[in-house]
Amino acid sequence: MNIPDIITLIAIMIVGGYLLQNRIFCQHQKLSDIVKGLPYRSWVFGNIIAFRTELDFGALLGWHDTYGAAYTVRGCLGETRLVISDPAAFKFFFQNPYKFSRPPLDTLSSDLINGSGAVFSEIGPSHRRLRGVMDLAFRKYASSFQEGTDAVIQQWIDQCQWQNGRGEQGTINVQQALGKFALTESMHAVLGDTPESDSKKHTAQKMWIEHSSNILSELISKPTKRALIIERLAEALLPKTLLRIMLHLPEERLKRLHRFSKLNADFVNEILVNYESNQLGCSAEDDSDTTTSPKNNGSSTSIFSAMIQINEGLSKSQNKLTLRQIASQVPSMLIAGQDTVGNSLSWALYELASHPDWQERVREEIIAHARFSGEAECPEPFFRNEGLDSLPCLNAHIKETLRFYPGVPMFNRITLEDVVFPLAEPILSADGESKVTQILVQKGTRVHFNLAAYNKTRSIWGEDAGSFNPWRWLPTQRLSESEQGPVRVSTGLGPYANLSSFIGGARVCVGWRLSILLMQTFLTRCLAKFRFKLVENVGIRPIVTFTIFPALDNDEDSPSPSLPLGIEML
Ligand code: HEM
Repeated sequence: MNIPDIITLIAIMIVGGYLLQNRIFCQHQKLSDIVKGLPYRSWVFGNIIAFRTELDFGALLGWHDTYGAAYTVRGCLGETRLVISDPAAFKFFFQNPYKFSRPPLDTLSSDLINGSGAVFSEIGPSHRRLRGVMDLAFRKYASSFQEGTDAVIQQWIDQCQWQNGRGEQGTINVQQALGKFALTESMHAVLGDTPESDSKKHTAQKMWIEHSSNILSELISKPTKRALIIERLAEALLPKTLLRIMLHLPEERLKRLHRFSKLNADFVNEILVNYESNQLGCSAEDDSDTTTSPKNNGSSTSIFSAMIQINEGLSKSQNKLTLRQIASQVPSMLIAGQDTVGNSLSWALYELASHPDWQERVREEIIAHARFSGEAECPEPFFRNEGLDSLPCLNAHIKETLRFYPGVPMFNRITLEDVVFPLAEPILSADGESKVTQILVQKGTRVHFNLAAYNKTRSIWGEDAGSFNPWRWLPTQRLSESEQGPVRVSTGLGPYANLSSFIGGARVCVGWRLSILLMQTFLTRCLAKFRFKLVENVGIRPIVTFTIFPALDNDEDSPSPSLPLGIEML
């Protein structure tokens, strides 16, 4: 018997046990009686193939238009899941985050990707304790990302010169450079340096960087059909200790997960070794390593060193984190910031290229407000970080990008107890007979929070919520009727611009301010140097994985992140 057969046999035996326990129908009957669901053909796979492995951005928004802000989808073997994008339900989740947990296998995979003890997997008091230190550290740390931006600009200038010998214009695939930029700059913020500054002491870090790009999309998003069934059965039947064993099944995806987990552990160990050697004063040959140098104890040269300082200042010893707990947050912060920021910047440039007049308007605003340094013939625009917030068009563009292409379009939870979601906008019941104003969801139900659809709620963003229109953020600056955006009704959701893109409450994205600063810095400097254009006959479409990345329209089978744009030097 070969390995796939053994797996299938085990699966069949588990199905038998599962059916015997009669847990398939009883748990979720009520939910699908109340809330309308997507039609499905197969009881075995329900809607899960369309929903999990072939998820299409258009469909994700289209289902919301058809079924409203709450509907059900079928998982494997009759499982019923709730998909929700209602503002009141979101608020309920933000206010009660610990009534939910990540699905067990997601948590275990996340432990492998982010390292165990990472903030993603913690709940309740240990999560609160971690976040207390992390949030303060992010607030305390302020950096400029100008150097990193200029490195990308120089790279693009060089590429243009290489393409036509004059360096005035060219076609550049911006996607790759932006992902790398987001990682390098997050690393700079989190650790205070980049590995180039000391090659010997950053071997594990370099290996980690090489394998981390797009890791979440690759590992989480496209399971095989067999894996989907096994996951479903295992989650329904096995305790967490046994689930851990499942992660050792001989599957390529899982093998990659373990390889990455090993890289993570090496990376965290290296951070600790470097820190301790600095503490012992063994840093004679590596003065450049400012990450956690005792010399810098007074000021926070990185989020990591800020976390250490804040932790040391905590009065009660039981609230303190260990050094390993702090170091263990580093990989997760870098993973969380990499594709989200990189893709958001890609979409920001794509939409600027798609709207040339608007692009000129944003550029004029930047030039008008920038201070200039450098050579008289070739001045460099620069802004202090505070100045970046006073550029209405630039910030409208960033908000609209994050609204339209939220870095995490949907996230999943399982209810840890029965919960009742209130609805701001009543939905029609499954039988079409009545209005539903709240939904009872039983313990153990999987809920998909559809951020992409919330961000397109018409009652908040108006009838044109489905179009990219940055003018909606500038009600007092409209130029003409045709550019008018709807007036937004604030429901106060999320930390930034009433968007759900960074979620909200206790689990709000810890890096949201950093992300905005990164985007503001990159776009101001880049737009002062380049004009971006769409490339003729090259179509771009959004691909939904755990994030949304741009891919070539004709890249059908296994689309990979790609965004070629025309670049003209100014
Ligand atoms: C445009 C950029 C970004 C977007 C749209 C974004 C979005 C999100 C979202 C939606 C979550 C919640 C996920 C969930 O609970 O399932 C989250 C969590 C998180 N994000 Fe971000 N993020 C961005 C950038 C960053 C950056 C730059 C960092 C760090 C440098 C970061 C660090 C984190 C961490 C550590 C969490 C987990 C928080 C917790 O569970 O308490 N993110 N982010």
